[in-house]
Amino acid sequence: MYIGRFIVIGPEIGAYRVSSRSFPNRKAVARDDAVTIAPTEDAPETDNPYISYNCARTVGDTAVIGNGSQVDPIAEKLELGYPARDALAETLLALDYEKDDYDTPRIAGTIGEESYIGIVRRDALLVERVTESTLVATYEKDTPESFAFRVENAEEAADAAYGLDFEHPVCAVGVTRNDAKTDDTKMDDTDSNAFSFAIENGN
Ligand SMILES: NC(=O)c1ncn([C@@H]2O[C@H](COP(=O)(O)O)[C@@H](O)[C@H]2O)c1NC=O
Repeated sequence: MYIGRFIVIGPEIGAYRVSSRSFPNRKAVARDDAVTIAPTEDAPETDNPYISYNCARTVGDTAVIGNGSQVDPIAEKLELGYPARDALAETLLALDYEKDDYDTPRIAGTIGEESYIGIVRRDALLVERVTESTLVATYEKDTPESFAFRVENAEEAADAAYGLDFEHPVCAVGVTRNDAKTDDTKMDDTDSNAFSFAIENGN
Protein backbone atom coordinates (compact mmCIF):
# COMPACT_ATOMS: atom_id res chain seq x y z
CA MET A 1 0.00 0.00 0.00
CA TYR A 2 1.21 3.52 -0.77
CA ILE A 3 0.29 6.06 1.92
CA GLY A 4 2.79 8.81 1.06
CA ARG A 5 4.26 10.81 3.91
CA PHE A 6 3.22 9.81 7.42
CA ILE A 7 3.60 10.71 11.08
CA VAL A 8 3.41 8.55 14.18
CA ILE A 9 2.95 10.22 17.57
CA GLY A 10 3.74 7.81 20.43
CA PRO A 11 2.81 10.08 22.37
CA GLU A 12 6.29 10.36 24.00
CA ILE A 13 8.16 9.09 20.91
CA GLY A 14 7.37 10.17 17.37
CA ALA A 15 8.46 9.60 13.79
CA TYR A 16 8.05 11.14 10.38
CA ARG A 17 8.64 9.20 7.17
CA VAL A 18 8.94 10.44 3.64
CA SER A 19 7.63 7.90 1.17
CA SER A 20 7.63 9.15 -2.40
CA ARG A 21 6.85 7.90 -5.90
CA SER A 22 7.73 11.16 -7.69
CA PHE A 23 10.75 12.52 -5.78
CA PRO A 24 12.68 9.61 -4.25
CA ASN A 25 16.07 11.36 -4.43
CA ARG A 26 15.79 13.05 -1.07
CA LYS A 27 17.32 12.75 2.38
CA ALA A 28 16.86 14.02 5.92
CA VAL A 29 19.60 16.41 7.07
CA ALA A 30 20.28 17.35 10.72
CA ARG A 31 20.57 21.10 11.39
CA ASP A 32 21.14 22.93 14.68
CA ASP A 33 17.55 22.99 15.86
CA ALA A 34 15.78 21.30 12.97
CA VAL A 35 15.74 18.38 10.56
CA THR A 36 15.36 19.30 6.89
CA ILE A 37 14.13 17.20 3.97
CA ALA A 38 16.31 18.08 0.98
CA PRO A 39 17.12 16.73 -2.49
CA THR A 40 20.20 14.52 -2.77
CA GLU A 41 23.14 15.76 -4.88
CA ASP A 42 22.05 13.59 -7.82
CA ALA A 43 18.39 14.69 -7.77
CA PRO A 44 16.93 16.19 -10.94
CA GLU A 45 16.10 19.91 -10.82
CA THR A 46 12.52 20.69 -9.84
CA ASP A 47 10.51 23.77 -8.98
CA ASN A 48 8.01 21.78 -6.90
CA PRO A 49 7.55 23.90 -3.74
CA TYR A 50 6.50 20.98 -1.55
CA ILE A 51 9.51 18.68 -1.45
CA SER A 52 12.14 20.61 0.58
CA TYR A 53 11.23 21.79 4.08
CA ASN A 54 11.99 21.53 7.77
CA CYS A 55 10.20 18.37 8.87
CA ALA A 56 11.12 18.68 12.56
CA ARG A 57 11.75 21.55 15.00
CA THR A 58 11.91 21.93 18.74
CA VAL A 59 10.58 24.81 20.79
CA GLY A 60 11.36 24.48 24.49
CA ASP A 61 9.63 21.36 25.74
CA THR A 62 7.69 20.70 22.52
CA ALA A 63 8.80 19.07 19.27
CA VAL A 64 6.97 19.59 15.96
CA ILE A 65 7.02 17.24 12.97
CA GLY A 66 5.25 17.59 9.66
CA ASN A 67 5.31 17.12 5.90
CA GLY A 68 5.92 20.68 4.73
CA SER A 69 6.41 24.36 5.34
CA GLN A 70 3.77 24.36 8.10
CA VAL A 71 6.38 23.08 10.57
CA ASP A 72 8.05 26.52 10.83
CA PRO A 73 4.93 28.61 11.57
CA ILE A 74 3.68 25.96 14.01
CA ALA A 75 7.03 26.28 15.84
CA GLU A 76 6.76 30.08 15.75
CA LYS A 77 3.28 29.97 17.27
CA LEU A 78 4.51 27.66 20.04
CA GLU A 79 7.29 30.15 20.69
CA LEU A 80 4.63 32.85 21.08
CA GLY A 81 2.90 30.73 23.70
CA TYR A 82 0.04 29.23 21.70
CA PRO A 83 -1.19 25.88 23.04
CA ALA A 84 -0.11 23.06 20.70
CA ARG A 85 -3.70 22.33 19.64
CA ASP A 86 -4.22 25.93 18.55
CA ALA A 87 -0.83 26.24 16.84
CA LEU A 88 -1.62 23.14 14.78
CA ALA A 89 -5.21 24.07 13.95
CA GLU A 90 -4.54 27.71 13.06
CA THR A 91 -1.50 26.93 10.92
CA LEU A 92 -3.01 23.95 9.10
CA LEU A 93 -6.14 25.97 8.34
CA ALA A 94 -4.15 29.01 7.18
CA LEU A 95 -1.87 27.05 4.82
CA ASP A 96 -4.50 24.49 3.82
CA TYR A 97 -3.88 21.35 1.73
CA GLU A 98 -1.23 21.50 -0.97
CA LYS A 99 -2.35 22.80 -4.34
CA ASP A 100 -0.84 19.95 -6.34
CA ASP A 101 -2.33 17.29 -8.62
CA TYR A 102 -3.41 15.21 -5.60
CA ASP A 103 -4.62 17.93 -3.22
CA THR A 104 -2.03 16.42 -0.90
CA PRO A 105 -2.98 17.00 2.75
CA ARG A 106 -0.69 18.71 5.24
CA ILE A 107 -0.01 16.60 8.31
CA ALA A 108 1.69 17.65 11.54
CA GLY A 109 2.15 16.54 15.12
CA THR A 110 3.57 17.80 18.38
CA ILE A 111 5.22 15.90 21.21
CA GLY A 112 5.28 17.47 24.65
CA GLU A 113 3.54 17.54 28.00
CA GLU A 114 0.43 16.93 25.90
CA SER A 115 0.84 15.58 22.36
CA TYR A 116 -1.32 16.26 19.31
CA ILE A 117 -1.74 15.11 15.72
CA GLY A 118 -3.42 16.94 12.87
CA ILE A 119 -4.26 16.93 9.19
CA VAL A 120 -5.83 19.39 6.80
CA ARG A 121 -7.45 17.78 3.77
CA ARG A 122 -9.63 19.26 1.07
CA ASP A 123 -12.69 18.11 3.04
CA ALA A 124 -11.61 18.39 6.67
CA LEU A 125 -9.42 19.83 9.37
CA LEU A 126 -8.70 17.36 12.19
CA VAL A 127 -6.60 18.05 15.29
CA GLU A 128 -6.66 15.57 18.14
CA ARG A 129 -4.89 15.01 21.44
CA VAL A 130 -2.84 11.80 21.32
CA THR A 131 -2.90 9.47 24.33
CA GLU A 132 -1.95 6.24 22.52
CA SER A 133 0.32 5.67 19.54
CA THR A 134 -1.40 7.24 16.51
CA LEU A 135 -0.62 7.45 12.78
CA VAL A 136 -1.77 9.81 10.07
CA ALA A 137 -0.67 9.81 6.42
CA THR A 138 -1.16 11.94 3.35
CA TYR A 139 -2.98 9.21 1.40
CA GLU A 140 -5.26 6.28 2.35
CA LYS A 141 -4.70 6.56 6.12
CA ASP A 142 -5.66 10.23 6.18
CA THR A 143 -7.64 10.13 9.42
CA PRO A 144 -5.61 9.68 12.63
CA GLU A 145 -5.74 6.01 13.68
CA SER A 146 -4.37 3.95 16.52
CA PHE A 147 -1.11 2.31 15.45
CA ALA A 148 1.14 -0.18 17.27
CA PHE A 149 4.59 1.44 17.36
CA ARG A 150 6.76 -0.36 19.89
CA VAL A 151 10.03 1.53 20.02
CA GLU A 152 12.28 2.61 22.88
CA ASN A 153 14.30 5.51 21.51
CA ALA A 154 14.76 7.87 18.58
CA GLU A 155 16.98 5.48 16.59
CA GLU A 156 14.44 2.69 16.89
CA ALA A 157 11.66 5.09 15.92
CA ALA A 158 13.49 6.21 12.76
CA ASP A 159 14.43 2.63 11.84
CA ALA A 160 10.93 1.30 12.51
CA ALA A 161 9.22 4.08 10.53
CA TYR A 162 11.62 3.59 7.63
CA GLY A 163 11.05 -0.16 7.67
CA LEU A 164 7.27 -0.17 7.92
CA ASP A 165 5.59 -2.08 5.14
CA PHE A 166 4.33 0.91 3.16
CA GLU A 167 5.65 1.46 -0.36
CA HIS A 168 8.45 3.75 -1.55
CA PRO A 169 10.38 4.58 1.65
CA VAL A 170 12.83 7.46 1.21
CA CYS A 171 13.92 8.60 4.69
CA ALA A 172 12.68 8.84 8.25
CA VAL A 173 13.23 10.85 11.40
CA GLY A 174 12.66 9.63 14.96
CA VAL A 175 12.21 11.93 17.94
CA THR A 176 11.91 11.18 21.62
CA ARG A 177 11.43 13.22 24.78
CA ASN A 178 14.52 12.95 26.93
CA ASP A 179 12.57 13.06 30.16
CA ALA A 180 10.43 10.16 29.04
CA LYS A 181 11.28 6.87 30.72
CA THR A 182 13.48 5.75 27.80
CA ASP A 183 16.57 7.90 27.96
CA ASP A 184 19.32 5.69 26.51
CA THR A 185 19.20 7.41 23.11
CA LYS A 186 22.40 8.44 21.41
CA MET A 187 22.83 12.21 21.40
CA ASP A 188 23.71 13.87 18.10
CA ASP A 189 23.95 17.35 16.59
CA THR A 190 20.22 17.96 16.53
CA ASP A 191 19.60 17.14 20.16
CA SER A 192 18.00 19.85 22.23
CA ASN A 193 17.95 19.32 25.98
CA ALA A 194 14.38 18.14 25.86
CA PHE A 195 14.48 15.93 22.74
CA SER A 196 16.72 13.56 20.82
CA PHE A 197 16.48 13.02 17.08
CA ALA A 198 17.68 10.23 14.83
CA ILE A 199 17.73 10.03 11.05
CA GLU A 200 17.44 7.02 8.77
CA ASN A 201 18.30 7.64 5.12
CA GLY A 202 18.35 4.01 4.11
CA ASN A 203 22.08 3.58 3.60
N1 LIG B 1 6.16 16.48 1.87
C1 LIG B 1 6.78 15.85 0.93
O1 LIG B 1 7.89 15.34 1.13
C2 LIG B 1 6.16 15.71 -0.39
N2 LIG B 1 6.67 14.99 -1.38
C3 LIG B 1 5.84 15.10 -2.41
N3 LIG B 1 4.80 15.89 -2.08
C4 LIG B 1 3.67 16.26 -2.94
O2 LIG B 1 2.93 15.11 -3.23
C5 LIG B 1 2.84 14.95 -4.65
C6 LIG B 1 2.85 13.49 -4.93
O3 LIG B 1 4.12 12.98 -4.60
P1 LIG B 1 4.36 11.41 -4.57
O4 LIG B 1 3.90 10.88 -5.89
O5 LIG B 1 5.85 11.28 -4.40
O6 LIG B 1 3.59 10.85 -3.43
C7 LIG B 1 4.03 15.74 -5.22
O7 LIG B 1 3.77 16.21 -6.50
C8 LIG B 1 4.14 16.87 -4.24
O8 LIG B 1 3.30 17.93 -4.60
C9 LIG B 1 4.95 16.27 -0.82
N4 LIG B 1 4.07 17.04 -0.13
C10 LIG B 1 3.40 16.54 0.94
O9 LIG B 1 3.46 15.48 1.46
